[in-house]
Amino acid sequence: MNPVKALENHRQAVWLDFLARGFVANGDLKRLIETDGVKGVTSNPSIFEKAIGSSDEYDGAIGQALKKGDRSVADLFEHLAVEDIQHAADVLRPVYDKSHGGDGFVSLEVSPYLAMDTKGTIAEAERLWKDVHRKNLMVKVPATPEGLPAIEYLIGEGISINITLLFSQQVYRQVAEAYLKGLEKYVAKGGDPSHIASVASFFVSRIDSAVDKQLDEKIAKANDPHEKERLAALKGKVAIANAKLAYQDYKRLFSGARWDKLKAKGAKPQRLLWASTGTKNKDYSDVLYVEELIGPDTVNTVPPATLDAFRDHGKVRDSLEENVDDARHVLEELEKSGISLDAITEELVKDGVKLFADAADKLYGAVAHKRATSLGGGIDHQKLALGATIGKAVEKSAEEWRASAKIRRLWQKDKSIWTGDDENKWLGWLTSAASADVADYEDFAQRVKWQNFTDAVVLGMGGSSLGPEVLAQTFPHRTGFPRLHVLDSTDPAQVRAMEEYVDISRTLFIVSSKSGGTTEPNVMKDYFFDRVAKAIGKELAGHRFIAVTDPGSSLQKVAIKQGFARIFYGDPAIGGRYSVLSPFGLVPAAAAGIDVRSLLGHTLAMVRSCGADVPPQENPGVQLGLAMGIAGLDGRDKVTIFSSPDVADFGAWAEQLIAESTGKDGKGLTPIEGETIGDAAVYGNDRFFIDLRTEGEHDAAHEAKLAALEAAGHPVVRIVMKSIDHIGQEFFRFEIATAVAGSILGINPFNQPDVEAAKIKTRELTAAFEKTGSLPAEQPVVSADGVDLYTDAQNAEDLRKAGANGDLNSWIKAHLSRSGRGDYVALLAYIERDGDTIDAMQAMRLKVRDAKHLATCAEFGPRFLHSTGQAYKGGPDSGVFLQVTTDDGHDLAVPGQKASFGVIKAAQARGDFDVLTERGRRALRVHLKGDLASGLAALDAAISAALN
Ligand SMILES: O=C(CO)[C@@H](O)[C@H](O)[C@H](O)[C@H](O)COP(=O)(O)O
Ligand SMILES: O=C[C@H](O)COP(=O)(O)O
Repeated sequence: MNPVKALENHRQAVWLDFLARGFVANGDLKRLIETDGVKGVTSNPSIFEKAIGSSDEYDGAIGQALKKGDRSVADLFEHLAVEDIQHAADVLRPVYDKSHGGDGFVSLEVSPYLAMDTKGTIAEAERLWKDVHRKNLMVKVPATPEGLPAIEYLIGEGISINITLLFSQQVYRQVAEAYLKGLEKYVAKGGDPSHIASVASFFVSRIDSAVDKQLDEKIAKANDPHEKERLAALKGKVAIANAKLAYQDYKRLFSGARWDKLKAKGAKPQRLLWASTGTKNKDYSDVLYVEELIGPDTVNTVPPATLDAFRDHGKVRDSLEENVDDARHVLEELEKSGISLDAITEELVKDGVKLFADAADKLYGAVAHKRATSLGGGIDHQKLALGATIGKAVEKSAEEWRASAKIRRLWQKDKSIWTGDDENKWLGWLTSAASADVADYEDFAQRVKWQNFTDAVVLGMGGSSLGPEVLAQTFPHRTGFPRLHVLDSTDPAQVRAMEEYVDISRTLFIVSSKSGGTTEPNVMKDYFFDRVAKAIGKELAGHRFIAVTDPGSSLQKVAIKQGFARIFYGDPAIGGRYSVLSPFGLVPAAAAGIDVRSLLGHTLAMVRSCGADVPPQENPGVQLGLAMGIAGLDGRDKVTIFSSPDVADFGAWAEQLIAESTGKDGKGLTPIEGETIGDAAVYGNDRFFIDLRTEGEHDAAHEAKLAALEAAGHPVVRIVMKSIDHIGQEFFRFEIATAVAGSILGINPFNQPDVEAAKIKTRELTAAFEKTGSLPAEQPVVSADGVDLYTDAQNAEDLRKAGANGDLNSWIKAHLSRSGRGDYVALLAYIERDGDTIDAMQAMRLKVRDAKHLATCAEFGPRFLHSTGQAYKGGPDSGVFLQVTTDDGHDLAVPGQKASFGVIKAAQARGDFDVLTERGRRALRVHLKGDLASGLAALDAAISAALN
């Protein structure tokens, strides 16, 4: 007789420790049921990893599933697993029916990530039970301390449970107790226990592997030949002895008055199931863990190779209750040898959880890869060319992130990923896209449309303006909707230019401020409210304003008082620079008629790609973040962003995110935005390049230059977006990347201490103005033709030593001569930002870059104060700052206060400069008197002269 089939005569059920789609589909499982009398199937994360991860058997099913709509990697896996389990359960159903529910089960394990989480295990087990929807399912729950209460609870709910990762007799007794208690609860509720089944999966071969290892070490150390022999005699014996004694416990636990009561109600005993029964040591028989554990009312789940071996040469006898005293003796002898089985089994549980988690990581990684392949252009493409050193370090770090579950912990808001400060309170952006109220945005968009506005102007700074600016500049104007603009300046000329550009009586103003207390949006609002009131009447003016702010802010109060048309509330768990996928970005988007549903739909594909269930190796956001962080630590801390014409403004948003998040505590990454691409020779070894473009914008000349940078050994990341409609994917990718880079750098990526410092200084200066009618006097270090130069005593002394004397050229030359390898030169101009001034600044920065091979920044104040300003003051001390201020020929009054726009801007520039110099930064201020264009030309000439 077939030895496998013969086990039936000994009342042992053979289950198969294997599952794969094709194996069930092509009838192999059915054949084993018929020929070998196989009565069940077990699965675990390793089994699914082999089935799904290491074959293309599931690719079609993945494609089919995704055709119905994208889903997360965990969902996708679960969908496949549930289908497989259902198919196997259906094939085994006749066995289940014939044995009246005694056999014919298929097991599906809860995620190993939940092994230490009772609530999570319960929720997942209940979900799987419902989704698989088969009576002959067993949900597998590990015998960890957190698993035990879940087991009791789930049994009490009438769910059949297979308890896995069980190694010790003591834990086995607890497992049986949990089962009994669960049954008692179920019966007490009036449930019929006859349909509940359970097995306790007692692991065998792994015990021998662990014990034998320790025995070998002791044998090697022992001098006495008898001792060597005694120890050697224990090898390959302990696992079986342990299992045999557990069986004795089983007999005791499932007999007697307590059990009889349950039995009378129809309860079935929880059978012991021998798991891990494939032989690991080639010196042992390949059927050892089957032959020695045959006994009534037990199960042995065997891998296919062991099944084949046993069919071929297995010997069947009632072995389980043979020599039980010898088994006790084996364990006593082991104890005497100083090897603790308790310690080993405890370790094996931890190890088992880890091994299954490792397998799940591998499996999820494979599913993530298949999902990405199947979605194709649905997810923007990212290619990292990092060079050998950084590339290897990123690989190593990714593995460390995987092994310590950091991406899952990040999504679980575990602040220990960063500095352990208050990072957990700032992670609302992870879920803001998924939880957006799309219908409300659509309704709002319709209302805006009906009002026939010509323009919509966002009044806000930094996190409240840069996202909307990207949307305004990336998406074309939608017919029927207002044109979207952003005003983020206190420069009088710039404010006036916006006023002149729009039709005040047909413009919607979106006042955006998370805190509600930021100076700029408040004075801009006061200014335009006054103008609108003058144009259409005070009572109606509020109808042209909406506010986006966090609940309870001062802006909320003002908006209510002034009768704003609507207030949208932000999430206080999202910092400004991470807020674009929340009302701060989505309200302006909706107002401009951008399809918010589609924007978020595309975004969510990237959210899923960067999910907690996507291991670092396959997770695009984590990959980018690790690369940025590691390159930064390696001295390549100038993150240089090239954005193609269609997404040209993206860099301005990304630079705030990167600079403000990472630049602090003397550490961080300095984003370099807006530099046109140059030849490899103009760059130092402090660069890290990110190139972003849409698929349709292939530019051969640009690509050739990028390739040259890569060939010269610079790390280059290329991101190709399917189209501008995918911009939300990039917002989210960069957010995750920045959070990850922050972890690598060891900073809190969600605060901005030095921005606050400059804001305080500015407030002090404007308060002084309100009191006295003038800003505190200041003395230039030099007044030359058309310019005044200012700096603090230390900088002045250093600059004089470096050759600065009575004219502009000498000061500029001295100042630039203080910059060296690894430094960056930043032009910080508090002037109107328009095409001409941008060009003038660009010309100057590129001269510096090309001559000195240094990274350069060209920023406009006060805009950059809410962006890169944080890194300039708080980041690495590698900046050389040239502040540019100017006389505001035509100042503009702010209604209701003494300080005009020009005064506020001057106070902001001084506040900024004071903090820079207080921090010991290399800073010089050039104040241009008279005509701005001539002043900029003079500065340009001075820079050229200095560089020659
Ligand atoms: O727990 C059950 C069955 O309930 C099994 O599927 C169990 O996971 C497997 O037997 C083991 O993981 C296999 O272990 P090993 O052969 O890799 O040591
Ligand atoms: O990036 C943030 C800016 O400092 C603006 O802050 P706010 O939105 O609170 O006005």
